[in-house]
Amino acid sequence: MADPRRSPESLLCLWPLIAFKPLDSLRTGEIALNGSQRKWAAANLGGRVTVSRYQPPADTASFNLVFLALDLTTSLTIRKATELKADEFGRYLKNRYSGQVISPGQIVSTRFENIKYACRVTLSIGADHMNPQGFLSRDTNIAFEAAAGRIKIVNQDPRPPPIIKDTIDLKRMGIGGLSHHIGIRNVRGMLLFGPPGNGKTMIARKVANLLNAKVQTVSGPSLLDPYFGTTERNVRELFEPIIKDQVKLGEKSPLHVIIFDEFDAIAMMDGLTPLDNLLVFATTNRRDLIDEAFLRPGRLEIEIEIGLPDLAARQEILEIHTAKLLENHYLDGDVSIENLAHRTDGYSGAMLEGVVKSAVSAALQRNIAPNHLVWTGDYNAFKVLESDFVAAVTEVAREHGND
Ligand SMILES: Nc1ncnc2c1ncn2[C@@H]1O[C@H](COP(=O)(O)OP(=O)(O)OP(=O)(O)O)[C@@H](O)[C@H]1O
Repeated sequence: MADPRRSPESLLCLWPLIAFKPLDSLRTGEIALNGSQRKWAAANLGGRVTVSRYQPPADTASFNLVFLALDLTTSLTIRKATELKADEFGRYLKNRYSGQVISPGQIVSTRFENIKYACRVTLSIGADHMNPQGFLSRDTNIAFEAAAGRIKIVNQDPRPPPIIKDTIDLKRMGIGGLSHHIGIRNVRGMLLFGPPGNGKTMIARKVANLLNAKVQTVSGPSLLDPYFGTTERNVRELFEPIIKDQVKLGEKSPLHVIIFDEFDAIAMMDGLTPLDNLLVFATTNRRDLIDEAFLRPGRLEIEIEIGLPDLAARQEILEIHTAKLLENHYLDGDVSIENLAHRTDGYSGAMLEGVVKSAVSAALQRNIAPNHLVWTGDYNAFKVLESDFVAAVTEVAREHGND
């Protein structure tokens, strides 16, 4: 089939796995895929694909997902805010899709109470497998997020995934299998590394939010202080409330997350206290500067590389950052996100966001009278043009010194 999907959020290389059933209207050798499936599989209508049968692990129980986070969007025709009962929708999804393999980054299109939802898998945690792909099961804890403002999610289970509540269990975070190999039970820390602007911090924040954790984001260099002793004090102060919670509340302590940005700046520092109620994310562009001592069990035992987005990931990132423009009909009909994704080879996620911002700013400039800071345009006619995007692509490259 097409290339394995790899997006910053899917974290691992995964083949698109799709469930099929026989259909009378199809001839031998034909398969039918809906729009989301074609996108996921990078396949075209009428195109040729190679399929092979997927064999799940024999121990199916260990292949069940314990947690699944879905980002929801609805079709753009819905004008009013829609209330979605998370408990009922969760039950419906389990009834319909139990036993199907779900993968990170996958989009499942489904209709519920007459509304078509696109459910994008942002986080999936398997029971006992290295791979975050797994079966949706009756016991999978599903959390919903709504990217578009028109879906109001109610009856959402406010509890964090049970997995994390009683200490952080590596296995249950979808990074299973490792416990046997390196003899650890709990994940205390993860190192996210890769070139700047590809979402390392964003992923850490998102995971922390999904876990209902108390989050502190600290930049490594800000902890360093030229005066002797103060760095240690800064670190102590960071850990103090977490230690207090652990001592006072034990297993009932809320989960704390510390995100250390630019961790390489403090990679020589000691004092990363492993605590049962703490998950540490460390991000760095310089993996080579991280002392191996930090990568021992109990510290940053999981390493994940977040690289530059490929074509499909660039398209997805551009779609995310232009979603509001599209929703408000501010994108000119000629704008092709696909074309932009092709033009932006080598751009980071942050650069792609910059392209969208720069294109909007150029379109706004057109509507402001020269020498007057006065809006002269018509909001209803306001459009960001393909030419704005094309100019923005060059401008962002110039800003980053790689034109
Ligand atoms: N995969 C992505 N999807 C959507 N937006 C993205 C993605 N990657 C980056 N961005 C955008 O770029 C911004 C910057 O990303 P972020 O700061 O998380 O990157 P980083 O890898 O931590 O970079 P740095 O190493 O410079 O700190 C994000 O807030 C987001 O708006």
